[in-house]
Amino acid sequence: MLADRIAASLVSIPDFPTPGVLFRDLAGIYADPELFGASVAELSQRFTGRFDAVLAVEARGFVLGAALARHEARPLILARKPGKLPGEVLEESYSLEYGTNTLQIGRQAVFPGTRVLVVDDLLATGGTFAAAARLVSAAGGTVAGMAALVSLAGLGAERTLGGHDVVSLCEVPAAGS
Ligand SMILES: O=P(O)(O)OC[C@H]1O[C@H](OP(=O)(O)OP(=O)(O)O)[C@H](O)[C@@H]1O
Ligand SMILES: Nc1ncnc2[nH]cnc12
Repeated sequence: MLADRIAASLVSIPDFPTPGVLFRDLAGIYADPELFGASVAELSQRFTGRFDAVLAVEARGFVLGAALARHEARPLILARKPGKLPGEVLEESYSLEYGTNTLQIGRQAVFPGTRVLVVDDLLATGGTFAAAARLVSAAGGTVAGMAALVSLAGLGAERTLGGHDVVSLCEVPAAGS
C-alpha cells in the first residue's frame, strides 16, 4: 500500500528543530522516483477535475506543488515567506508546530473565482494550510482542497481545517501522541 511505503521511507529526528518536536524528514520520498511519482499520481487522481490552479507553500511544499500542477496541467501559484515577493502582496500570519510565520502571495496571483488546490509536503497543526486558505479567499478564489504527502496525528489539524477537503497519503503520530 502507498501509505505503508511512504511511512517506511520517513526518517524521524527527535528534538528538531526545537526540543519536543519529532521531525519527519520526507527526503526519502523524493529520493525514490517511483514512490514520488505514485504519490503525485494518487493525489492528482483524488482531486482531478476539481481545481483550476495549485497554490504551493514555500519551501518544501514547492516540490510537491510543482509536480502536481505539472501532472494535471494546471497553473502553479507560489505562496512565499516574507520579504521574497516584489510588488503588492496579500499576507497571513500563523502558528505551526515550532513557531510562527507569515505567508504572502502577489495581490493579483489568484484570478477571482479560481478553484485553488493548496499543496504542502506535510500537515502538522494545520496552521500553514489555514493561512494559505485565507490567502486564497482574500484574493477572491475558492479553496478546492488541501493535499499533503504526510500528516501528523494528534495536533488538532482536523479542528483547524474543519470544512476543508483535506487529503494526506500517510498519517503518522506527532511526538508524544
Ligand atoms: O501544519 P503546520 O503546523 O502549519 O506545519 C506544516 C508546515 O511546516 C513545514 O514547513 P516549515 O514552516 O518548517 O518551512 P519550510 O518548508 O520552509 O521548511 C511544512 O513544510 C509545512 O509547511
Ligand atoms: N514534525 C514535523 N516534521 C517535519 N515537518 C514539520 N512541519 C511541522 N511539524 C513538522
